[in-house]
Amino acid sequence: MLEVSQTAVVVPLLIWLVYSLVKMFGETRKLDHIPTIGFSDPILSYWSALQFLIDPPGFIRKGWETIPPGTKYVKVPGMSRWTVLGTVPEQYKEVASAADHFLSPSKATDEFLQAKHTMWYDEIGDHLQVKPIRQNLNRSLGELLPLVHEEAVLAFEDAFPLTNEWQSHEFVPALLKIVARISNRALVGLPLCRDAEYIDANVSYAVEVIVESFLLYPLPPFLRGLAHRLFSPIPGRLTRMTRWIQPILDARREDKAAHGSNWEEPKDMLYWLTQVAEEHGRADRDPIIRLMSTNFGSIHTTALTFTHALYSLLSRSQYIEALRQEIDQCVQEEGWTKASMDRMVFLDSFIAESKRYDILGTVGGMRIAIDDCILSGTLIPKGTMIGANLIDSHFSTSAWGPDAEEFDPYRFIKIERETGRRIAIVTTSVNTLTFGHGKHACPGRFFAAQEMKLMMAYLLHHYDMKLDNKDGSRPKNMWIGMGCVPSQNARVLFRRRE
Ligand code: HEM
Repeated sequence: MLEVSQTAVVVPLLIWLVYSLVKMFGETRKLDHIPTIGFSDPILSYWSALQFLIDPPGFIRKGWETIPPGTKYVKVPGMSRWTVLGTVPEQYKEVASAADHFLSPSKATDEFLQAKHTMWYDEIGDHLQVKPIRQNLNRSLGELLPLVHEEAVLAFEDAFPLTNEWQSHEFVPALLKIVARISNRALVGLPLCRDAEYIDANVSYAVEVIVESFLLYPLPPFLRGLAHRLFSPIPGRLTRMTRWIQPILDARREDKAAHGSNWEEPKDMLYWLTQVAEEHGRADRDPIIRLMSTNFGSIHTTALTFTHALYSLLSRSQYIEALRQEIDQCVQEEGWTKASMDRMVFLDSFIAESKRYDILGTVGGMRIAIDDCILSGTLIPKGTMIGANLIDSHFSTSAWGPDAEEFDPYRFIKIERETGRRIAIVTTSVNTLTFGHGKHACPGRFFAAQEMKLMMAYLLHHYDMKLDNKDGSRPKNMWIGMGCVPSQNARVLFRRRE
């Protein structure tokens, strides 16, 4: 007889197997007309899905060589569904510009992150938080920069104290806290952005979302809500967040009532989210969960993108001197200001190249078809997951030239000099998809880019750094599913700049 603990593993596995098989058989029939990368048969497709899981870039690169000429879309296998991808980067234009009621990004996020359960998507799936990011946060970048810089000074000094001797630090865990703290200077302001428990809670919430989505995803939809209610730490996380945020909202209301028209409006995301909630007649829970979702969307994305760039720089240390010259000159002439950051064009080109070269995953810009629709003459049936192949986009020789597989930090400076076309960290196109592309391209990318430039400039201006390994080579990336993250436990050596 099965023990209780065995039952706890075997029963969900059986449910998952039956559910996935039924789903795969149904989907396979509907997508029969779309050529496959790997095996098309629903059972054998699991073998291909496994190969995709073991070596995502290898599977995609090899598969792309087998595509019949003239094909517009192909499907790639997953463990519980197919994903349809355009065969050339340009194909993504029609996906990115499709109306949400045909191809929905929210539905895709909901499926990937189980956002209905983990991020209250029934309440905030309308994405009302995009407006204050575009209209308030992005327009305040100049004013916010000195505050964010002030926070960066303190956060870096706490994490990597300036010493004359080399000190080794595990980089990613320290960086996550730094990014959370300096981002929150703009999201909630002082003093909460310096509360270590609040910072840890935001970093942990993001991990909880990812872990829970992995666990819920394989379950049939009717079991997900139950599993979430029984086991999830996320409702408790919201209760704790409310204890931090509610007193701020209450104090602001009292302050406003006391000072009337002389009241100075706060300049942070929390305040702008509160205004959105008031406009739409929503209770205080609304800005609190939108703030949690903004933190989720900002911290790990920025930290991972920045870590890729730093590892790429430290393993190619020949570029440090040129970057420092640019940074030192800009800081000397303009101080730590937005104008100074904007003048750092080599730094911009370096991070933009790392963003192109060090991809965060094989596929991106995902949408789910809400109804049957036709793209370039191909029927995309209702319920299909569709997106872009980032490898094809970011390493396209027709877009980037014969050296597309090389890391060239001067790439975007050369392109501008030769063609007049400026491609910056924030530029999106079908060949630069880290921030997505089209009407749902990341609205926070201007803030993220400024923050990454500030952090890199600050580190290079104040510290000597090198990778803490035998030969100074780049720590190996980790592939988790279709996502690619830089090494999470690599160590970096820091000392005061000589
Ligand atoms: C390097 C850091 C970041 C990366 C790599 C990143 C990446 C992305 C990507 C790939 C998307 C989806 C685009 C699509 O589906 O077409 C997205 C959407 C979004 N991001 Fe970011 N992001 C970053 C930072 C931020 C920050 C700092 C914020 C907030 C301040 C933010 C807020 C959002 C929001 C609200 C959306 C949804 C947009 C919509 O639905 O229209 N992101 N981001």
